[in-house]
Amino acid sequence: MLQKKNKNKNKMTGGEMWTQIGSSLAGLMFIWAMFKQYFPFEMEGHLQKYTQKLVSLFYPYIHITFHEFTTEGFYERSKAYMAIERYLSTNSSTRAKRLKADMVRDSKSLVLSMDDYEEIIDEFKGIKVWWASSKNIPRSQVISFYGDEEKRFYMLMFHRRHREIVNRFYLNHVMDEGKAIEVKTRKRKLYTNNRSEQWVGYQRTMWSHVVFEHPATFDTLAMEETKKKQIMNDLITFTKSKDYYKKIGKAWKRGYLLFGPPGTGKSTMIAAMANLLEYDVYDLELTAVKDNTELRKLLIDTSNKSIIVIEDIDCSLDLTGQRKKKEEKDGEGEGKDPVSKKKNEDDEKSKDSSKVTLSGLLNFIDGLWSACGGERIIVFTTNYVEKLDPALIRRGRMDKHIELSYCCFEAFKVLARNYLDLESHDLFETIGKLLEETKISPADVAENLMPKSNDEDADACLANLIDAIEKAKEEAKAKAEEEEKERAKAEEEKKAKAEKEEKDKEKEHKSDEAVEEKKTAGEEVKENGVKENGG
Ligand SMILES: Nc1ncnc2c1ncn2[C@@H]1O[C@H](COP(=O)(O)OP(=O)(O)OP(=O)(O)O)[C@@H](O)[C@H]1O
Ligand SMILES: [Mg+2]
Repeated sequence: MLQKKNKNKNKMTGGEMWTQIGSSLAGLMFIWAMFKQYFPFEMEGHLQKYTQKLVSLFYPYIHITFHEFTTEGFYERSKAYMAIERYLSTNSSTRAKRLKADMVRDSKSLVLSMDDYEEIIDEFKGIKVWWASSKNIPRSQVISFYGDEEKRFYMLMFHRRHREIVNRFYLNHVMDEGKAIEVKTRKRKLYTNNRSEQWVGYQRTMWSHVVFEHPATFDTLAMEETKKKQIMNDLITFTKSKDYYKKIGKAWKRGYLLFGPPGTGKSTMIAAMANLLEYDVYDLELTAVKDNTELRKLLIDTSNKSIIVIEDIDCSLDLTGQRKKKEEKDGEGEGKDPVSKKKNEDDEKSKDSSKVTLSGLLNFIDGLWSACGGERIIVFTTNYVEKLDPALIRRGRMDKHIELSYCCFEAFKVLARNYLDLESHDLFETIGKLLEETKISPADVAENLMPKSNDEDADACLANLIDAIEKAKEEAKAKAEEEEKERAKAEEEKKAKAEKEEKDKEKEHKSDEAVEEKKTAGEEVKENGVKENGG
């Protein structure tokens, strides 16, 4: 617990007195830091050396400094500094009197943090520590390439008898809390894989990203309530099971297979999952991955607390190429919308360059490398679950199989609430009955529920929906009849063919018999002739 420094000097115990002295000395040190820039350099060197020697004689406090920028390598903000900043900002914003507000990159809102030369006391497991923010002001007037040359730092001060607790527990606590706050307040990202490595600033990356702003949530997702609750519980249990996964010796990841016809909410569910867990999303385009090595690199480049998505797994992998060719020959997939068709064509073009194999993908999901990092969810989506290799979707790889199906009455009610703010209506019963008899996707239902002009009220939208379901019912009926006809025709053709074959066989058999008979008769005549001649 943090609190602003208490300046009550009455009734001091020995410990408190030391605390007070320590705090005052710390204050002096900061004042020193502020003013030393005005001393000539040589004089400062001497002064500092002697004062530090003197102070360390009877000064029981330890200082740790956390600089804003790391000195080694690249000009990058230190992760520790940022974690402390978040930790102190959240804990101090209600207590510290002087705060500064900043728009930090990738953050959802303004970040408030302690202003320079501000001091705060934190308590942890019954011990007190002091945090202070400060900065070194440069003496030279050289204009830096990086702009602001003031070097900010946080200083942590604590009594040396607490060294153990601070080193072993407190610092980890600050880092974990700080990172957790960052995850909560940051803007989440939607990544996609590049065809080749790219450099962003000084960093090599195989993923490029945009801010993830999909509004879908489990509240707006249309599906049976019990199923929805079960999935949400599964996800939340997963996020809280770090120790459990460790105990059972399993990598902390979970695979979900979402399958079902187009427009039933597979992609929407992924967005809802990401929003529920506040995870980033990595949308992996397998056809753009050169080979298994690159696939592994991509995996290593993903962060924790993320969902890795491979959409339409049945048509995005080279190893299903054979199946795909067969599928095309069969004329399947022609019903797919133009967008998917275009995607298929693109996939076809890029297939030559992608050498990802089934075993590569299996290792990606469940191999040794998949255990690096943790808290990852892998989601596959497909319209044709039966086409997937059983090894790919076995439990352990795809732990939970979720079927998203056509719109049921319960799902419709969610959509009616979302789109029309309706909890009930006279037409609901009719719609319920129609939905029992007809297969219509939630996407189609949603489209009909959306008002197309200002004049369209809920009644009109529901009437539109009824028309659409009836139309779909008619179409399905006509299609079924057509299919039945085709089936009957095919059956008849098969039968006719079989009969013809039977007849042909019979004919052949008869002609064979005739030949045989002729042959036998000929031989008999010959034999008789010989006998007659010989006799
Ligand atoms: N279960 C659902 N709940 C809420 N909205 C849905 C649902 N299913 C579909 N929709 C609506 O329909 C649109 C298409 O849904 P979505 O993209 O999630 O389907 P999909 O199952 O991923 O389809 P595909 O197999 O073609 O990729 C979404 O924008 C969403 O508005
Ligand atoms: Mg989809």
